[in-house]
Amino acid sequence: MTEAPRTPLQAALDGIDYPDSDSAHAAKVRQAELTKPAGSLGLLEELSIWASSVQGRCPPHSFERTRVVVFAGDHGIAAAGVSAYPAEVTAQMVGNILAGGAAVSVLAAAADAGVRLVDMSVDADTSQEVSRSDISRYKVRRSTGRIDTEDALTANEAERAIEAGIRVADEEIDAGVELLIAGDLGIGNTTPASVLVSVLTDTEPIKVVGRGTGIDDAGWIRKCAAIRDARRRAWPHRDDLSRLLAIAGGADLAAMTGFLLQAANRRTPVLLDGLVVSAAALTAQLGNPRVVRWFQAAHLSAEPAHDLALRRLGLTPVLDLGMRLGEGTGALVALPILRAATRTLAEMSTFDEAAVSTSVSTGFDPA
Ligand SMILES: Cc1cc2ncn([C@H]3O[C@H](COP(=O)(O)O)[C@@H](O)[C@H]3O)c2cc1C
Ligand SMILES: O=C(O)c1cccnc1
Repeated sequence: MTEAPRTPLQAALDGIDYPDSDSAHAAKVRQAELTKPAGSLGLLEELSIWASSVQGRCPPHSFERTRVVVFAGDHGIAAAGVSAYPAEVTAQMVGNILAGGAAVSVLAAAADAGVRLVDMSVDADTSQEVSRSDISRYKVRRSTGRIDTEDALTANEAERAIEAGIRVADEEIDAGVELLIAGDLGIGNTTPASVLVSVLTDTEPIKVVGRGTGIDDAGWIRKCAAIRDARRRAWPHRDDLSRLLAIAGGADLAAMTGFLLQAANRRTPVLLDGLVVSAAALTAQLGNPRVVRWFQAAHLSAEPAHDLALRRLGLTPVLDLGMRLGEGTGALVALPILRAATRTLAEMSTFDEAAVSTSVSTGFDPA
């Protein structure tokens, strides 16, 4: 009997390996030889070691070719009054990103990173938007099911969304990208993201509920109820990545999960953004725990579920700026710090090269 062909998701899950430990070791050795007191570059030293391991080379490149892929999607749960903004804002913000006026546009320009927008489930026809690439190519449907009472996606839609994320990662990596950032855009998306975190960290709903775009107390109570109900529907499927994304995620979260898994499968590092992307990272971790070794957490979002997600992922965020926006913005602010880490490791002189004396390891003699 011939076996069924592996799906792209299965191939990604099976293919994920660890980053290169020899390069990590070489980076540690080189850090000790550079003209500075041992350990004095703090977290930059750890970031440089991670960069070496994921690039498989020491010294590492400085991630000049970085791309943000913003996965946009509407969410049926927005109708439950869980956001401070109306659902039309998603499509309006798509236009704003394409016009270069969004926070992600400005921060990407400042950090010299490219931006790509992918419409997975925006509740409007984005194929009409003026854009250099066809942002609607991977669209799975308009909006999603209301996750408190129905599934976000059918099984087939979830599979197509995951595979879209895998293909987007392939396209970016084939074009020569060195570092990927995933961003999110979609009114209501902190609700499914919080449900995924609640299920995958086994945390009671009330502890994951945040203010998102800035909901008031009445909205917060509605959001609690929505998360509680969606969590109850998702809980029996907590070991099944695709089912979870179909029941309580959405097309954008499913695409992000495929994107993150395929990046790791193709040995391409990812700088994680806030809650929404980290919820996809947790879902990816469910599929293969090794995937996390290819991720670096950029920042800690003000959303309470983000801290829970990062703890479960075992990642320490570089920044804590009280940001709560998504779009990949937190990752873009951390990018120059990651580059600072790689450049100090690559370009500083060693004690030998600069003829600087190394530390005095034996006792100080005042005589
Ligand atoms: C103008 C505007 C721009 C945004 N850019 C990202 N988000 C972020 O906020 C939304 C999620 O929060 P919630 O779950 O409370 O709706 C998503 O659109 C997310 O991408 C924005 C939100 C707004 C209003
Ligand atoms: O942390 C995030 O990703 C986030 C927080 C609030 C709104 N949108 C996204």
